[in-house]
Amino acid sequence: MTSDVSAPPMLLNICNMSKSYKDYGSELRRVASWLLPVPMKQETTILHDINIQLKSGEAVGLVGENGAGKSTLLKLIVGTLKPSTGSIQVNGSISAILELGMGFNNDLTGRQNAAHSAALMGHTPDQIRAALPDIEAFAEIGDYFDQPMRLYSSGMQMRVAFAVATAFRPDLLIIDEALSVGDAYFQHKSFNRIRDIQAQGTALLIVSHDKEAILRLCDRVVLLDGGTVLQDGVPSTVMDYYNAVITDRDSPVTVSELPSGEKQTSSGNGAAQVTSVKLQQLDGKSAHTLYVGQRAILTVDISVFEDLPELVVGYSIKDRLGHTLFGTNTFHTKQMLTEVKKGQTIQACLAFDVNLGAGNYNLSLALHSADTHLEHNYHWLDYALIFEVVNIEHPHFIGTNFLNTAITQHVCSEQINAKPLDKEKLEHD
Ligand SMILES: Nc1ncnc2c1ncn2[C@@H]1O[C@H](COP(=O)(O)OP(=O)(O)OP(=O)(O)O)[C@@H](O)[C@H]1O
Repeated sequence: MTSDVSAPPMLLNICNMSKSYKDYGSELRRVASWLLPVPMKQETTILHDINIQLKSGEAVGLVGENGAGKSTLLKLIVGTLKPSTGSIQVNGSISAILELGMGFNNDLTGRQNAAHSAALMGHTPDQIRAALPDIEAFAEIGDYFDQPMRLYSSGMQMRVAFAVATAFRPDLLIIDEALSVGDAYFQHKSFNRIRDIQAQGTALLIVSHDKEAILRLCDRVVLLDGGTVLQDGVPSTVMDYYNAVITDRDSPVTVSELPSGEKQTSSGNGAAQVTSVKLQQLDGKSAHTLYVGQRAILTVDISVFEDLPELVVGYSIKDRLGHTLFGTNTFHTKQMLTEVKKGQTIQACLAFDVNLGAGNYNLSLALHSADTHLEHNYHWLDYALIFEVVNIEHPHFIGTNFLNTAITQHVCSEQINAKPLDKEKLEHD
């Protein structure tokens, strides 16, 4: 038997772990249960048989609906809660930004709390003294840093929590819903700091309801649902699955592998279904390659299987990493169909300008009522089409958006004679 001795141990290894809470009905009965055989009223299992591994340097997103068990799982990993069964092994240092205010003493100043938190993480007084100026500078809360924390706004508390948690580079940085707290300036700054720490080799475990942040930061996403791991895999695929399961719970969700290797997620109650989809150029030629700036027509054939008071048709375009670049539907364009009858077929033609950068894209289609698919999802189809965009006639540009740019410039010999810009020349033809 051989074993790979060169393989480093997993940074985080969660094995068959479950967490239950016992309810004794009252605090008195709970305390009494330590000494006497007091029967409990009920036991609720919050997390069931969880198996998750994380390698050094890996960035994993943890997503799921409210109450799925995400925060509980993070508390178990950092050790503030103990598993009921199974094990959690961490082979490295952890720094965590959990619930707002958790671990801070409101009577201590920001500086004192920062020093206290750093000491709890195991840093020496010298290390803490050396780090405090950076923590103060990063938090940017001015004189408040030396005021008691009870005077802080929630955003200020988050700034200090974030500054402390990221002042010393840990092996694993855990962040629970902290990415969208605070003002836009601090969000941007903290996002950049996470990226810096990640680039230095720190692994990330992030809980966030911000899909774009998850897609930008994570190599893998774990979807928790009712305390179990429903999916663990490629971010764009898991996020498509999540999008499908947040709707009507009774509707089936299927995932099939396309010849290109992509995973196509399809969901919905089947009251209406997409039966075919075609992408064409204006001259009617079917196209899987489109040119930057060109007008394209998407034709969607729909069969209706039940009488529907409302039918909305939507589409969205995503890049290969799953970032949504554009999406709209006939609710927003005020073209929602009403009183659609069982047995009818509908053809929807959506024309759009391919104002995208060169690259590969995929298209999702949606049939539902109202403005989103959350209430009545008839059919949602990811990867309904994959297409390529090439640039043959516009100057080279970078990015996924094509902004048709006109530039005029004047070289002025003397600054005082500088002419105003010729607005007419700048206008789009
Ligand atoms: N101390 C406790 N005793 C009993 N049940 C608890 C306790 N703490 C949490 N729960 C329950 O565990 C479940 C999971 O909660 P948790 O906060 O982990 O979910 P979450 O996925 O983080 O949700 P959210 O997105 O709303 O933060 C919830 O149903 C919650 O009510």
